[in-house]
Amino acid sequence: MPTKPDNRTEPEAAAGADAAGSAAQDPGALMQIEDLQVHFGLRGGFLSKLTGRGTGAVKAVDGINLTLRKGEVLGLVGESGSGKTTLGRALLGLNSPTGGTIRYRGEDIAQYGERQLRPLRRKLQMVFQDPHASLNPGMDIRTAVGHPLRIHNLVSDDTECEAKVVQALERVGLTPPERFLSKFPSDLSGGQKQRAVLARAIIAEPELLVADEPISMLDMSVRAKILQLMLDLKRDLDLTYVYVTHDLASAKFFCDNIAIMYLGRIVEYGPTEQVFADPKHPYTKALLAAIPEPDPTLATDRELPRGEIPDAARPPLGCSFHPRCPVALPGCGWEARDLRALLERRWLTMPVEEYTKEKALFADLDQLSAPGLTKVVVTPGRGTTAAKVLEYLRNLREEDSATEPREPFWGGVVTMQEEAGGVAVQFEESEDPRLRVLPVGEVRVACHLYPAGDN
Ligand SMILES: Nc1ncnc2c1ncn2[C@@H]1O[C@H](COP(=O)(O)OP(=O)(O)OP(=O)(O)O)[C@@H](O)[C@H]1O
Repeated sequence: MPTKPDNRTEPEAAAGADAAGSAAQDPGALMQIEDLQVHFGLRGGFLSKLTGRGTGAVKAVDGINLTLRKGEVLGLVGESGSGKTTLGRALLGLNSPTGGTIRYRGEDIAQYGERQLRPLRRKLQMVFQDPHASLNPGMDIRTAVGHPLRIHNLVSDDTECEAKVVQALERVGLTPPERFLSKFPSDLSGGQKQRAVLARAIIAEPELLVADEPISMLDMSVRAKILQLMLDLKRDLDLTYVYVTHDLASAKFFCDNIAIMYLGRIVEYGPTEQVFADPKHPYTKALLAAIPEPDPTLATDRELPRGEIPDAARPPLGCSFHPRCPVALPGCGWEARDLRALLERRWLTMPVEEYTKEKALFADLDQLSAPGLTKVVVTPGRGTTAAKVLEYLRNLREEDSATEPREPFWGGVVTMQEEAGGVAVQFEESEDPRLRVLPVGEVRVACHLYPAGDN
């Protein structure tokens, strides 16, 4: 039977030096996250309800286990839509988890309401991507940077507030600070604005800072300086960072540990150096291969994941990455939707007449569209027979094994035979890969290529 999505660490992994997924209290941990889920309900309109699309839930974060150590810089890396921002926001109580726990200072804050979160907010800060949007254009820097001190009642008067603002501006390199106090955001460059945002983020002496693409909207010339400033602040103020990015190059420079995310799950986790030196998960390999290669002869297209990141409301069966994975195994979660995708990929490259002829063999491709179908009976199109459809599919398999020997789809097809007037296609049963500790090194990977006890 296909199993429900399950991204928990192997129990045997959790028993050891566990950076991702132990329920035990870890004295070096700032936060321990267990089986965290953030699902967004989809209401959908009349039409979407009728078709079954657009209803259900987007599993933006789907069973994450993570331990964030004091003083660590953890990178959350992945393509757009992988759930990085949602996870980062959930850690700060800005997105409400639908399941799981977030243990901070001995308390599970996952289900805290606004009133319970308020006293924690000063300790848990966020830096957003767009410094222009983060600062109120009508508020001078003195007021903007001092704002957290006032809302958390951390100062007794204006003089004390201004002294702290001056100190924070100095720390972030907006010097001499007096020159910036009465300026408005529009008077500052992008880099200066992000420095002001950082001053505001650190002024209330936080412990954790979630920085969501903090440099991506800045000029190239200032990006490295802002990251260096953040590292200096971390060292001086004893901060812990979660760095959300799709930019692997900056993550390599900035992060101690890295969590590669795909469709709401962590597929690989480990010390940045180890992940970069020897990526394990095919998705991590693909991401690293996609970093522009100075020598074009070394770039290989086949390693890049084909297609788009799937819809998080209807994730693929088994390993979510399997439809894009060049080395997927028969048990990775093949299903009827993959047959449809294979046919459509083929037809896209064909002359119209051939495409029309082939498509007419199938009565209704929508019967291949429901998630999780490990057996489907394909109905022949009008005027054709099950025998012809079966012959077509068998030829396709042969053709692919000759021309596309690395196409993993057919490995997941167990049988194709005539049944009930159609062609029954049966797929291999699958399991969700769990995040496993590898025997060598500290990397954890959720991939069937690395079964337990095998490296
Ligand atoms: N408030 C929301 N309501 C419904 N769906 C949401 C909401 N916020 C995020 N999502 C969905 O959750 C999934 C994860 O989104 P998220 O922004 O966390 O990903 P991301 O990896 O940070 O992407 P990006 O780099 O584009 O910000 C996406 O499918 C997104 O459309």
